[in-house]
Amino acid sequence: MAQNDTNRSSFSAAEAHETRSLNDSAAPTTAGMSSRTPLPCSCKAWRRKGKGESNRLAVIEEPDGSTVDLPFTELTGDLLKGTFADDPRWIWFADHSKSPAAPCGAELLAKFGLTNAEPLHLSETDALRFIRDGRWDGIGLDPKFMAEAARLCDHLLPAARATNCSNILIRETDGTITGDFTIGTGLLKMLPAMGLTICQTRALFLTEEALEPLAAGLARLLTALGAPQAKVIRIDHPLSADAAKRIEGAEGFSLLFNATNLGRAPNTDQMPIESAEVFQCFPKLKAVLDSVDEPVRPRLIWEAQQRGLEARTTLGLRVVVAREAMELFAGRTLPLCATRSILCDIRREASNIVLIGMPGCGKTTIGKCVAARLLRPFIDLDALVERRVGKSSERIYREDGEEYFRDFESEIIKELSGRHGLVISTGGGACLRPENRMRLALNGTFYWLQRPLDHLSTYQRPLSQARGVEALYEERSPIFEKIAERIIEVQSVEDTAAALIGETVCKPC
Ligand SMILES: Nc1ncnc2c1ncn2[C@@H]1O[C@H](COP(=O)(O)OP(=O)(O)OP(=O)(O)O)[C@@H](O)[C@H]1O
Ligand SMILES: O=C(O)C1=C[C@@H](O)[C@@H](O)[C@H](O)C1
Ligand SMILES: [Mg+2]
Repeated sequence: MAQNDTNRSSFSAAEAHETRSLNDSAAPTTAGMSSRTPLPCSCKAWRRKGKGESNRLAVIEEPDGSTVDLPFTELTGDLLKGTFADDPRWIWFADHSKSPAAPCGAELLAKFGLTNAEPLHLSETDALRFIRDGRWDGIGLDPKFMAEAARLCDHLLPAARATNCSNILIRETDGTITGDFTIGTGLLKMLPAMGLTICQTRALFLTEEALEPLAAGLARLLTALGAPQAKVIRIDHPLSADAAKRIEGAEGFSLLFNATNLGRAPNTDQMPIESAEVFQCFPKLKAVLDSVDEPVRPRLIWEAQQRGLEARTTLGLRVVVAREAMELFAGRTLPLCATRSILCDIRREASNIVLIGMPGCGKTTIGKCVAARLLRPFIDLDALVERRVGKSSERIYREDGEEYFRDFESEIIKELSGRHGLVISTGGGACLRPENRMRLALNGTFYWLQRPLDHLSTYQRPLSQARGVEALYEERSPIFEKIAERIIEVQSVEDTAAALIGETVCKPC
Protein backbone atom coordinates (compact mmCIF):
# COMPACT_ATOMS: atom_id res chain seq x y z
CA MET A 1 0.00 0.00 0.00
CA ALA A 2 2.67 2.51 0.92
CA GLN A 3 4.72 4.01 -1.89
CA ASN A 4 7.67 5.21 0.15
CA ASP A 5 10.15 6.38 -2.41
CA THR A 6 13.46 6.56 -0.58
CA ASN A 7 15.44 7.82 -3.54
CA ARG A 8 17.24 10.70 -1.81
CA SER A 9 18.92 12.02 -4.92
CA SER A 10 15.48 13.12 -6.12
CA PHE A 11 15.27 15.62 -3.25
CA SER A 12 16.99 18.87 -4.06
CA ALA A 13 17.49 22.11 -2.17
CA ALA A 14 15.06 23.73 -4.56
CA GLU A 15 12.53 21.09 -3.67
CA ALA A 16 13.03 21.82 0.00
CA HIS A 17 12.06 25.40 -0.58
CA GLU A 18 9.09 24.23 -2.57
CA THR A 19 7.85 22.03 0.21
CA ARG A 20 5.46 24.71 1.37
CA SER A 21 3.71 24.91 -1.96
CA LEU A 22 3.69 21.13 -2.21
CA ASN A 23 2.11 21.07 1.19
CA ASP A 24 -0.43 23.57 0.05
CA SER A 25 -1.46 21.53 -2.92
CA ALA A 26 -1.66 18.44 -0.75
CA ALA A 27 -3.60 20.19 1.96
CA PRO A 28 -6.96 18.58 2.40
CA THR A 29 -10.05 20.68 2.45
CA THR A 30 -12.18 20.25 5.50
CA ALA A 31 -15.09 19.39 3.22
CA GLY A 32 -15.33 15.65 2.80
CA MET A 33 -14.02 15.03 6.29
CA SER A 34 -17.23 15.76 7.97
CA SER A 35 -17.91 12.25 9.19
CA ARG A 36 -15.37 12.62 11.98
CA THR A 37 -15.90 13.89 15.46
CA PRO A 38 -13.95 15.07 18.49
CA LEU A 39 -13.85 13.01 21.66
CA PRO A 40 -17.43 12.72 22.85
CA CYS A 41 -16.47 13.31 26.47
CA SER A 42 -15.26 16.64 27.80
CA CYS A 43 -11.84 15.32 28.72
CA LYS A 44 -8.73 17.07 27.48
CA ALA A 45 -6.38 14.11 27.45
CA TRP A 46 -5.86 10.49 28.26
CA ARG A 47 -2.74 9.08 29.74
CA ARG A 48 -1.90 5.73 31.17
CA LYS A 49 -0.95 5.74 34.80
CA GLY A 50 2.79 6.03 35.35
CA LYS A 51 5.17 3.68 37.11
CA GLY A 52 4.00 2.67 40.52
CA GLU A 53 0.39 3.43 39.66
CA SER A 54 -2.07 0.69 38.77
CA ASN A 55 -1.84 -0.09 35.08
CA ARG A 56 -5.53 -0.98 35.01
CA LEU A 57 -6.41 2.67 35.38
CA ALA A 58 -6.12 5.66 33.13
CA VAL A 59 -6.14 9.29 34.15
CA ILE A 60 -8.38 11.71 32.36
CA GLU A 61 -7.20 15.28 32.59
CA GLU A 62 -10.13 17.63 32.51
CA PRO A 63 -9.84 21.07 30.90
CA ASP A 64 -9.82 22.67 34.36
CA GLY A 65 -6.72 20.67 35.33
CA SER A 66 -8.49 18.21 37.63
CA THR A 67 -7.99 14.50 37.05
CA VAL A 68 -10.38 11.56 37.09
CA ASP A 69 -9.32 7.91 37.32
CA LEU A 70 -11.06 5.48 34.96
CA PRO A 71 -10.59 1.79 34.28
CA PHE A 72 -8.20 1.45 31.36
CA THR A 73 -7.87 -1.80 29.53
CA GLU A 74 -7.23 -1.00 25.92
CA LEU A 75 -7.44 1.89 23.54
CA THR A 76 -10.99 3.08 23.93
CA GLY A 77 -13.59 2.67 21.24
CA ASP A 78 -14.00 6.42 21.20
CA LEU A 79 -10.41 6.90 20.24
CA LEU A 80 -10.50 4.18 17.64
CA LYS A 81 -13.92 4.79 16.12
CA GLY A 82 -15.66 7.62 17.90
CA THR A 83 -19.11 8.81 17.09
CA PHE A 84 -20.36 10.67 14.06
CA ALA A 85 -20.45 14.45 13.96
CA ASP A 86 -19.37 17.23 11.68
CA ASP A 87 -15.97 18.21 13.02
CA PRO A 88 -12.69 16.99 11.58
CA ARG A 89 -10.45 15.40 14.14
CA TRP A 90 -6.94 16.76 14.72
CA ILE A 91 -4.69 14.99 17.17
CA TRP A 92 -1.40 16.03 18.70
CA PHE A 93 0.67 13.55 20.62
CA ALA A 94 1.46 15.54 23.75
CA ASP A 95 5.22 15.59 23.77
CA HIS A 96 5.78 16.81 27.31
CA SER A 97 4.04 18.26 30.30
CA LYS A 98 2.70 21.78 30.17
CA SER A 99 5.00 24.67 30.86
CA PRO A 100 4.80 28.38 30.03
CA ALA A 101 8.14 28.08 28.22
CA ALA A 102 7.26 24.98 26.26
CA PRO A 103 3.61 24.69 25.31
CA CYS A 104 2.71 21.32 23.81
CA GLY A 105 1.78 20.96 20.15
CA ALA A 106 -1.98 21.26 20.66
CA GLU A 107 -1.52 24.47 22.64
CA LEU A 108 0.64 25.88 19.86
CA LEU A 109 -2.05 24.99 17.34
CA ALA A 110 -4.58 26.82 19.50
CA LYS A 111 -2.37 29.93 19.33
CA PHE A 112 -2.69 29.74 15.54
CA GLY A 113 -6.46 29.48 15.90
CA LEU A 114 -7.01 25.73 15.66
CA THR A 115 -8.68 25.24 18.97
CA ASN A 116 -10.21 21.80 18.53
CA ALA A 117 -6.97 19.78 18.37
CA GLU A 118 -6.85 17.07 21.02
CA PRO A 119 -3.63 16.36 22.89
CA LEU A 120 -3.16 12.63 23.51
CA HIS A 121 -0.85 10.85 25.93
CA LEU A 122 -0.81 7.16 25.05
CA SER A 123 1.57 4.32 25.77
CA GLU A 124 3.84 3.53 22.83
CA THR A 125 1.86 0.43 21.85
CA ASP A 126 -1.48 2.19 22.04
CA ALA A 127 -0.12 5.19 20.18
CA LEU A 128 1.06 3.03 17.31
CA ARG A 129 -2.29 1.28 17.19
CA PHE A 130 -4.08 4.60 17.28
CA ILE A 131 -1.95 5.92 14.41
CA ARG A 132 -2.73 2.77 12.43
CA ASP A 133 -6.40 2.27 13.25
CA GLY A 134 -7.60 5.40 15.02
CA ARG A 135 -10.12 7.92 13.95
CA TRP A 136 -8.19 11.01 12.94
CA ASP A 137 -7.91 13.44 10.06
CA GLY A 138 -4.49 14.80 10.92
CA ILE A 139 -1.84 13.95 13.53
CA GLY A 140 1.23 15.73 14.90
CA LEU A 141 3.58 13.06 16.15
CA ASP A 142 6.18 12.63 18.79
CA PRO A 143 9.58 12.02 17.10
CA LYS A 144 9.74 8.46 18.39
CA PHE A 145 6.84 7.49 16.08
CA MET A 146 8.19 9.19 12.97
CA ALA A 147 9.68 6.13 11.26
CA GLU A 148 6.63 3.96 11.87
CA ALA A 149 4.37 6.78 10.71
CA ALA A 150 6.34 7.20 7.48
CA ARG A 151 5.88 3.48 6.78
CA LEU A 152 2.09 3.88 7.04
CA CYS A 153 1.92 6.69 4.50
CA ASP A 154 0.66 6.29 0.97
CA HIS A 155 2.42 9.50 -0.09
CA LEU A 156 5.49 11.14 1.38
CA LEU A 157 6.32 14.77 0.72
CA PRO A 158 9.95 15.36 -0.28
CA ALA A 159 11.57 15.89 3.15
CA ALA A 160 9.76 12.84 4.51
CA ARG A 161 10.77 10.83 1.47
CA ALA A 162 14.41 11.79 1.86
CA THR A 163 14.52 10.76 5.49
CA ASN A 164 11.77 8.19 6.00
CA CYS A 165 10.58 10.35 8.88
CA SER A 166 7.12 11.80 9.14
CA ASN A 167 6.03 13.97 12.04
CA ILE A 168 2.78 15.13 10.41
CA LEU A 169 0.15 12.83 8.92
CA ILE A 170 -2.86 13.96 6.93
CA ARG A 171 -5.79 11.81 5.89
CA GLU A 172 -6.66 12.87 2.37
CA THR A 173 -10.25 13.05 1.17
CA ASP A 174 -9.79 9.76 -0.70
CA GLY A 175 -8.71 8.09 2.55
CA THR A 176 -5.01 7.84 1.69
CA ILE A 177 -2.39 9.16 4.11
CA THR A 178 0.20 11.82 3.29
CA GLY A 179 3.24 12.35 5.53
CA ASP A 180 5.56 15.31 5.88
CA PHE A 181 8.74 15.93 7.89
CA THR A 182 8.08 19.52 8.87
CA ILE A 183 10.65 19.44 11.67
CA GLY A 184 13.24 18.96 8.92
CA THR A 185 11.91 21.66 6.63
CA GLY A 186 11.60 23.93 9.67
CA LEU A 187 15.27 23.39 10.51
CA LEU A 188 16.23 24.28 6.94
CA LYS A 189 14.37 27.56 7.31
CA MET A 190 16.20 28.32 10.57
CA LEU A 191 19.70 27.93 9.15
CA PRO A 192 19.93 31.26 7.30
CA ALA A 193 18.59 33.06 10.39
CA MET A 194 21.54 31.59 12.26
CA GLY A 195 24.06 32.69 9.65
CA LEU A 196 24.45 29.25 8.03
CA THR A 197 23.86 27.92 4.55
CA ILE A 198 23.38 24.24 3.83
CA CYS A 199 26.67 23.95 1.99
CA GLN A 200 28.52 25.40 5.03
CA THR A 201 26.72 23.30 7.58
CA ARG A 202 28.81 20.70 9.33
CA ALA A 203 26.47 19.58 12.06
CA LEU A 204 27.14 17.63 15.22
CA PHE A 205 24.04 16.16 16.85
CA LEU A 206 24.45 15.03 20.44
CA THR A 207 21.62 12.69 21.22
CA GLU A 208 20.14 10.07 23.52
CA GLU A 209 17.85 7.15 22.82
CA ALA A 210 14.47 8.90 22.77
CA LEU A 211 15.56 11.67 20.43
CA GLU A 212 17.88 9.62 18.23
CA PRO A 213 15.28 9.13 15.44
CA LEU A 214 14.86 12.90 15.27
CA ALA A 215 18.60 13.61 15.23
CA ALA A 216 19.18 10.91 12.61
CA GLY A 217 16.31 12.21 10.45
CA LEU A 218 17.61 15.79 10.59
CA ALA A 219 21.14 14.62 9.81
CA ARG A 220 19.88 12.62 6.81
CA LEU A 221 17.98 15.63 5.51
CA LEU A 222 21.00 17.93 5.81
CA THR A 223 23.29 15.54 3.95
CA ALA A 224 20.61 14.80 1.34
CA LEU A 225 20.59 18.52 0.61
CA GLY A 226 24.35 18.79 0.31
CA ALA A 227 25.57 19.60 3.82
CA PRO A 228 29.19 18.40 3.89
CA GLN A 229 28.84 16.68 7.26
CA ALA A 230 26.11 15.73 9.74
CA LYS A 231 27.23 13.45 12.52
CA VAL A 232 25.01 11.95 15.21
CA ILE A 233 26.64 10.90 18.48
CA ARG A 234 24.79 9.12 21.28
CA ILE A 235 25.96 10.32 24.68
CA ASP A 236 25.10 8.99 28.11
CA HIS A 237 27.03 11.71 29.96
CA PRO A 238 27.93 15.26 29.06
CA LEU A 239 30.63 15.33 26.39
CA SER A 240 34.10 15.90 27.85
CA ALA A 241 36.82 17.90 26.11
CA ASP A 242 38.85 14.70 25.66
CA ALA A 243 35.93 12.91 24.00
CA ALA A 244 35.22 15.97 21.84
CA LYS A 245 38.81 16.04 20.60
CA ARG A 246 38.53 12.41 19.52
CA ILE A 247 35.50 13.08 17.27
CA GLU A 248 36.62 12.90 13.69
CA GLY A 249 36.33 16.28 12.00
CA ALA A 250 35.56 18.04 15.30
CA GLU A 251 37.51 21.12 14.24
CA GLY A 252 35.10 21.64 11.30
CA PHE A 253 31.67 21.61 12.97
CA SER A 254 29.70 24.81 12.41
CA LEU A 255 26.45 23.72 14.10
CA LEU A 256 26.00 21.96 17.43
CA PHE A 257 22.53 20.50 17.99
CA ASN A 258 21.61 19.24 21.43
CA ALA A 259 19.09 16.45 20.99
CA THR A 260 19.36 15.27 24.59
CA ASN A 261 17.44 16.26 27.68
CA LEU A 262 20.60 17.42 29.46
CA GLY A 263 19.78 20.86 30.81
CA ARG A 264 16.01 20.36 30.97
CA ALA A 265 14.37 21.66 34.14
CA PRO A 266 14.78 20.80 36.95
CA ASN A 267 18.38 19.85 36.02
CA THR A 268 19.17 23.29 34.69
CA ASP A 269 22.80 23.29 35.82
CA GLN A 270 23.49 20.52 33.29
CA MET A 271 24.60 20.80 29.68
CA PRO A 272 25.30 18.16 27.03
CA ILE A 273 28.92 19.28 27.23
CA GLU A 274 30.94 18.98 30.42
CA SER A 275 31.86 22.64 30.60
CA ALA A 276 31.79 25.70 28.36
CA GLU A 277 35.49 25.06 27.61
CA VAL A 278 34.39 22.17 25.36
CA PHE A 279 33.27 24.81 22.84
CA GLN A 280 36.98 25.41 22.20
CA CYS A 281 37.20 21.92 20.67
CA PHE A 282 34.94 23.24 17.88
CA PRO A 283 36.77 26.35 16.65
CA LYS A 284 34.53 26.79 13.57
CA LEU A 285 31.32 26.63 15.58
CA LYS A 286 28.88 29.37 14.57
CA ALA A 287 25.55 28.24 15.90
CA VAL A 288 24.03 26.14 18.68
CA LEU A 289 20.50 24.74 18.71
CA ASP A 290 19.07 23.14 21.81
CA SER A 291 16.00 20.93 21.82
CA VAL A 292 15.61 21.61 25.55
CA ASP A 293 12.87 24.21 25.78
CA GLU A 294 12.32 24.40 29.52
CA PRO A 295 13.87 26.73 30.79
CA VAL A 296 13.48 29.50 28.22
CA ARG A 297 17.28 29.73 27.88
CA PRO A 298 19.03 26.50 28.87
CA ARG A 299 22.53 26.77 30.23
CA LEU A 300 24.05 25.54 26.93
CA ILE A 301 22.45 28.47 25.12
CA TRP A 302 23.56 30.96 27.75
CA GLU A 303 27.17 29.73 27.66
CA ALA A 304 27.16 29.76 23.86
CA GLN A 305 25.76 33.30 23.76
CA GLN A 306 28.43 34.44 26.23
CA ARG A 307 30.99 33.22 23.68
CA GLY A 308 29.39 35.22 20.88
CA LEU A 309 27.77 32.22 19.18
CA GLU A 310 24.34 32.34 17.58
CA ALA A 311 22.35 30.18 19.96
CA ARG A 312 18.70 29.42 20.52
CA THR A 313 16.34 26.67 21.51
CA THR A 314 14.12 24.80 19.08
CA LEU A 315 11.02 26.53 20.45
CA GLY A 316 10.95 28.58 17.23
CA LEU A 317 11.14 25.36 15.25
CA ARG A 318 8.25 23.89 17.22
CA VAL A 319 6.18 27.00 16.51
CA VAL A 320 6.97 26.66 12.80
CA VAL A 321 5.97 22.97 12.93
CA ALA A 322 2.65 23.92 14.54
CA ARG A 323 2.07 26.56 11.91
CA GLU A 324 2.72 24.06 9.10
CA ALA A 325 0.38 21.60 10.81
CA MET A 326 -2.28 24.27 11.10
CA GLU A 327 -1.97 24.99 7.40
CA LEU A 328 -2.08 21.32 6.47
CA PHE A 329 -4.88 20.47 8.85
CA ALA A 330 -7.15 23.41 8.23
CA GLY A 331 -6.06 24.23 4.68
CA ARG A 332 -5.57 27.87 5.64
CA THR A 333 -2.47 29.93 4.82
CA LEU A 334 -1.07 32.13 7.56
CA PRO A 335 1.13 35.22 7.23
CA LEU A 336 4.77 34.63 8.28
CA CYS A 337 4.57 37.35 10.93
CA ALA A 338 2.02 35.23 12.82
CA THR A 339 4.78 32.75 13.64
CA ARG A 340 7.09 35.46 14.86
CA SER A 341 4.55 37.14 17.05
CA ILE A 342 3.42 33.84 18.59
CA LEU A 343 7.04 32.96 19.35
CA CYS A 344 7.67 36.40 20.86
CA ASP A 345 4.51 36.15 22.98
CA ILE A 346 5.48 32.76 24.39
CA ARG A 347 9.00 33.94 25.22
CA ARG A 348 7.82 37.22 26.71
CA GLU A 349 5.18 35.65 28.90
CA ALA A 350 7.49 32.88 30.12
CA SER A 351 10.45 35.19 30.75
CA ASN A 352 11.22 36.99 33.95
CA ILE A 353 12.02 40.68 33.66
CA VAL A 354 15.32 40.95 35.54
CA LEU A 355 16.36 44.47 36.53
CA ILE A 356 20.07 45.02 36.93
CA GLY A 357 22.14 48.12 37.55
CA MET A 358 24.11 50.11 40.06
CA PRO A 359 23.08 50.26 43.71
CA GLY A 360 20.47 52.97 44.14
CA CYS A 361 19.60 53.29 40.43
CA GLY A 362 15.93 52.48 41.09
CA LYS A 363 15.60 48.72 40.50
CA THR A 364 13.30 48.16 43.48
CA THR A 365 11.17 51.25 42.96
CA ILE A 366 10.77 50.83 39.20
CA GLY A 367 10.44 47.02 39.43
CA LYS A 368 7.44 47.37 41.73
CA CYS A 369 5.79 49.78 39.32
CA VAL A 370 6.45 47.51 36.29
CA ALA A 371 5.10 44.46 38.13
CA ALA A 372 1.97 46.32 39.20
CA ARG A 373 1.28 47.50 35.67
CA LEU A 374 1.85 44.06 34.12
CA LEU A 375 0.01 42.23 36.93
CA ARG A 376 3.10 40.09 37.48
CA PRO A 377 4.51 38.89 40.80
CA PHE A 378 7.28 41.15 42.09
CA ILE A 379 10.43 39.75 43.69
CA ASP A 380 13.08 41.88 45.38
CA LEU A 381 16.17 39.78 45.99
CA ASP A 382 17.45 42.00 48.80
CA ALA A 383 14.11 41.74 50.60
CA LEU A 384 14.22 37.94 50.36
CA VAL A 385 17.77 37.81 51.75
CA GLU A 386 16.76 40.12 54.57
CA ARG A 387 13.73 38.00 55.41
CA ARG A 388 15.75 34.78 55.41
CA VAL A 389 18.58 36.17 57.52
CA GLY A 390 16.26 38.20 59.71
CA LYS A 391 18.00 41.57 59.50
CA SER A 392 18.56 44.43 57.07
CA SER A 393 21.14 44.22 54.25
CA GLU A 394 23.01 47.01 55.93
CA ARG A 395 23.27 45.06 59.20
CA ILE A 396 24.21 41.84 57.41
CA TYR A 397 27.05 43.70 55.70
CA ARG A 398 28.29 45.33 58.86
CA GLU A 399 27.91 42.31 61.15
CA ASP A 400 28.49 39.29 58.88
CA GLY A 401 30.33 40.63 55.83
CA GLU A 402 29.78 40.65 52.07
CA GLU A 403 30.40 36.92 51.40
CA TYR A 404 27.79 35.97 53.97
CA PHE A 405 25.25 38.21 52.22
CA ARG A 406 26.25 36.92 48.77
CA ASP A 407 25.87 33.27 49.75
CA PHE A 408 22.25 33.86 50.76
CA GLU A 409 21.71 35.90 47.61
CA SER A 410 23.02 33.01 45.45
CA GLU A 411 20.88 30.49 47.31
CA ILE A 412 17.74 32.53 46.66
CA ILE A 413 18.58 33.09 43.00
CA LYS A 414 19.02 29.33 42.60
CA GLU A 415 15.62 28.69 44.16
CA LEU A 416 13.92 31.26 41.93
CA SER A 417 15.61 30.27 38.70
CA GLY A 418 12.89 27.81 37.63
CA ARG A 419 10.05 30.32 37.89
CA HIS A 420 8.43 32.18 35.03
CA GLY A 421 6.73 35.51 34.46
CA LEU A 422 8.22 37.42 37.40
CA VAL A 423 9.62 40.91 37.72
CA ILE A 424 12.88 40.49 39.66
CA SER A 425 14.77 43.42 41.10
CA THR A 426 18.29 42.33 41.86
CA GLY A 427 20.59 43.83 44.43
CA GLY A 428 23.35 46.02 42.98
CA GLY A 429 25.95 43.24 43.36
CA ALA A 430 23.84 40.20 42.46
CA CYS A 431 25.39 39.86 39.01
CA LEU A 432 28.97 39.67 40.29
CA ARG A 433 28.97 35.87 40.55
CA PRO A 434 28.90 34.04 37.17
CA GLU A 435 26.59 31.32 38.49
CA ASN A 436 24.07 33.99 39.55
CA ARG A 437 24.14 35.50 36.07
CA MET A 438 23.63 32.09 34.49
CA ARG A 439 20.72 31.18 36.77
CA LEU A 440 18.99 34.53 36.39
CA ALA A 441 19.38 34.12 32.62
CA LEU A 442 17.69 30.70 32.48
CA ASN A 443 14.23 32.20 32.46
CA GLY A 444 15.16 35.86 32.48
CA THR A 445 15.83 38.80 30.21
CA PHE A 446 18.22 41.41 31.61
CA TYR A 447 17.17 45.07 31.66
CA TRP A 448 19.96 47.45 32.68
CA LEU A 449 18.67 50.57 34.40
CA GLN A 450 21.13 53.38 33.79
CA ARG A 451 21.16 56.45 35.98
CA PRO A 452 23.88 59.10 36.33
CA LEU A 453 26.29 58.17 39.13
CA ASP A 454 25.73 61.44 40.95
CA HIS A 455 22.01 60.62 41.24
CA LEU A 456 22.66 57.32 43.05
CA SER A 457 21.65 57.20 46.67
CA THR A 458 24.27 55.74 49.02
CA TYR A 459 21.93 55.86 52.02
CA GLN A 460 22.04 52.55 53.96
CA ARG A 461 24.39 51.11 51.31
CA PRO A 462 27.63 50.30 53.12
CA LEU A 463 29.47 49.12 50.02
CA SER A 464 28.69 52.28 48.06
CA GLN A 465 29.77 54.34 51.09
CA ALA A 466 32.99 52.38 51.68
CA ARG A 467 34.18 52.06 48.09
CA GLY A 468 32.42 54.92 46.33
CA VAL A 469 30.00 54.48 43.42
CA GLU A 470 32.69 55.30 40.82
CA ALA A 471 34.85 52.34 41.89
CA LEU A 472 31.81 50.06 41.93
CA TYR A 473 30.87 51.29 38.45
CA GLU A 474 34.40 50.53 37.13
CA GLU A 475 34.09 47.00 38.39
CA ARG A 476 30.46 46.30 37.44
CA SER A 477 29.71 48.18 34.24
CA PRO A 478 31.61 45.66 32.03
CA ILE A 479 29.43 42.91 33.51
CA PHE A 480 26.20 44.85 32.98
CA GLU A 481 27.32 45.71 29.47
CA LYS A 482 27.99 42.09 28.62
CA ILE A 483 24.71 40.66 29.85
CA ALA A 484 22.22 43.51 29.34
CA GLU A 485 19.68 42.72 26.64
CA ARG A 486 17.82 46.01 26.97
CA ILE A 487 19.13 49.32 28.26
CA ILE A 488 16.70 51.70 29.93
CA GLU A 489 17.62 55.24 30.93
CA VAL A 490 16.06 56.12 34.24
CA GLN A 491 13.66 59.05 34.09
CA SER A 492 10.69 59.46 36.43
CA VAL A 493 9.50 56.19 37.94
CA GLU A 494 6.33 56.13 35.83
CA ASP A 495 8.08 57.02 32.58
CA THR A 496 10.85 54.50 33.15
CA ALA A 497 8.33 51.75 33.87
CA ALA A 498 6.43 52.67 30.70
CA ALA A 499 9.62 52.65 28.61
CA LEU A 500 10.62 49.30 30.04
CA ILE A 501 7.22 47.75 29.32
CA GLY A 502 7.45 49.12 25.79
CA GLU A 503 10.76 47.29 25.36
CA THR A 504 9.22 43.98 26.42
CA VAL A 505 6.58 44.32 23.75
CA CYS A 506 8.42 45.77 20.81
CA LYS A 507 11.82 44.11 20.63
CA PRO A 508 12.06 41.15 18.29
CA CYS A 509 13.16 37.94 20.00
N1 LIG B 1 13.06 57.10 38.68
C1 LIG B 1 13.41 57.64 39.85
N2 LIG B 1 13.48 58.97 39.98
C2 LIG B 1 13.84 59.53 41.15
N3 LIG B 1 14.16 58.84 42.27
C3 LIG B 1 14.11 57.49 42.18
C4 LIG B 1 13.72 56.84 40.98
N4 LIG B 1 13.79 55.51 41.21
C5 LIG B 1 14.18 55.35 42.48
N5 LIG B 1 14.36 56.52 43.06
C6 LIG B 1 14.82 56.74 44.44
O1 LIG B 1 16.20 56.31 44.45
C7 LIG B 1 16.50 55.63 45.66
C8 LIG B 1 17.03 54.23 45.34
O2 LIG B 1 16.01 53.50 44.69
P1 LIG B 1 15.92 51.93 44.80
O3 LIG B 1 15.99 51.51 46.21
O4 LIG B 1 14.73 51.56 44.03
O5 LIG B 1 17.26 51.53 44.08
P2 LIG B 1 17.85 50.07 43.84
O6 LIG B 1 18.42 50.09 42.49
O7 LIG B 1 16.82 49.09 44.15
O8 LIG B 1 19.03 49.99 44.87
P3 LIG B 1 19.80 48.65 45.42
O9 LIG B 1 20.72 48.24 44.38
O10 LIG B 1 20.50 49.13 46.63
O11 LIG B 1 18.74 47.66 45.69
C9 LIG B 1 15.20 55.63 46.46
O12 LIG B 1 15.25 56.69 47.36
C10 LIG B 1 14.12 55.87 45.43
O13 LIG B 1 13.01 56.52 45.96
O1 LIG C 1 25.73 46.96 45.44
C1 LIG C 1 25.77 46.04 46.28
O2 LIG C 1 26.75 45.29 46.39
C2 LIG C 1 24.62 45.87 47.16
C3 LIG C 1 23.46 46.52 46.89
C4 LIG C 1 22.21 46.31 47.67
O3 LIG C 1 21.11 46.24 46.80
C5 LIG C 1 22.28 45.03 48.45
O4 LIG C 1 22.16 43.94 47.59
C6 LIG C 1 23.55 44.91 49.22
O5 LIG C 1 23.61 45.99 50.09
C7 LIG C 1 24.74 44.94 48.23
MG1 LIG D 1 16.79 47.43 45.51
